[in-house]
Amino acid sequence: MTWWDSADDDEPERYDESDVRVRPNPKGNKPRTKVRPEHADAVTGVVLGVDRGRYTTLVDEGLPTEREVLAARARELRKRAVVTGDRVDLVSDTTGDDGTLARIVRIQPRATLLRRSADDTDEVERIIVANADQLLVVVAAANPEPRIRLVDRYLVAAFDAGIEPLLCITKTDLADPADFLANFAGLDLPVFESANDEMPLDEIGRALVGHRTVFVGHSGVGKSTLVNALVPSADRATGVVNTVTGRGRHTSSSTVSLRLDTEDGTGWVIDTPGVRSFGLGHVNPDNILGAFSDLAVIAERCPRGCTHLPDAPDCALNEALEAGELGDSGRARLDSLQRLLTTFA
Ligand SMILES: Nc1nc2c(ncn2[C@@H]2O[C@H](COP(=O)(O)OP(=O)(O)OP(=O)(O)O)[C@@H](O)[C@H]2O)c(=O)[nH]1
Ligand SMILES: [Zn+2]
Repeated sequence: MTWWDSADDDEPERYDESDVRVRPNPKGNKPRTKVRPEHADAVTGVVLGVDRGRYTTLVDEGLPTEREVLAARARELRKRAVVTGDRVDLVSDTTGDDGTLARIVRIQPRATLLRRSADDTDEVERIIVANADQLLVVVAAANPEPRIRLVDRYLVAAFDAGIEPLLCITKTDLADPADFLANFAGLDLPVFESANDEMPLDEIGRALVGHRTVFVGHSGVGKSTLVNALVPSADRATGVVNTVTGRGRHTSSSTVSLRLDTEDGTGWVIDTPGVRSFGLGHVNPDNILGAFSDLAVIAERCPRGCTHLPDAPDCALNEALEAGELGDSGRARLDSLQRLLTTFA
């Protein structure tokens, strides 16, 4: 299934990475890295953003020699997607001086990747962000109304990619989020509540330090407002369309990395304005179960190929629940797991 089809987006998809395509790799997610010893003098940079075939990379992060280096993709990488968050090897002019252009000759192995993949029959897979380790899902308590299934889909994408999800519920000045949040009580999901004049910026900031966190959320939930408050230099387009010019909204639609500086250290906010969904076409159920480590241990006793759904015969999880072995939160946790397992089934 493709989950953006079933999501009730009323706007066309907006992407800046339309040229980002890779061939499906039958060996799994990790693309092979071609060893080219002739580029032994290459320097490593992290891709901060992509704009029309030009990659802004950061070299020597945190060092006195830190610099942004603009680069293009070497011909031999033409078929390989280079995306925000990629660690790449750069050659030729890597000074970062005005008017210079470096060449990306290698993509280093990725720790994680978020894909906007299509369904199983689709040959095209779009990678959106590489090497993120957290996904902050932004959802509004009202206006727009929060939807459980939508958050579930983000959670599944995160768990499948091995990325820790976080949840920020905005606009709590408009509605009490308690009922909505109760649906996620069975998860180890850090939750931040944010209201117009009470944004928990310190608390969120602490959770972001030392991490690369992708921000996702559907239009209007207040994601840009949050990003701007966290990273005042970000200048992400927010709010209401200027009725005269039609501008003032969606002025930037490409994925960008923003450095968050706090007293406790730095972190990276990766904002994905045009990306409101991730493909669930290739989700591995074991990755979802693995995010529930307490339940995964019990599920080792399940029959081979067990779906762990409520009607699964001899499922050790359902049996443990009935025997009262899952503790007070067991019902909610198993419900959450089963709900997520049906999200992409
Ligand atoms: N009442 C209330 N309004 C908020 C809050 N946060 C953001 N808003 C408003 O919600 C509207 C949408 O906020 P944005 O930050 O532009 O939302 P977005 O998620 O970035 O949306 P797109 O730009 O469409 O991707 C703006 O008018 C904000 O002022 C909040 O906590 N409470
Ligand atoms: Zn089972």
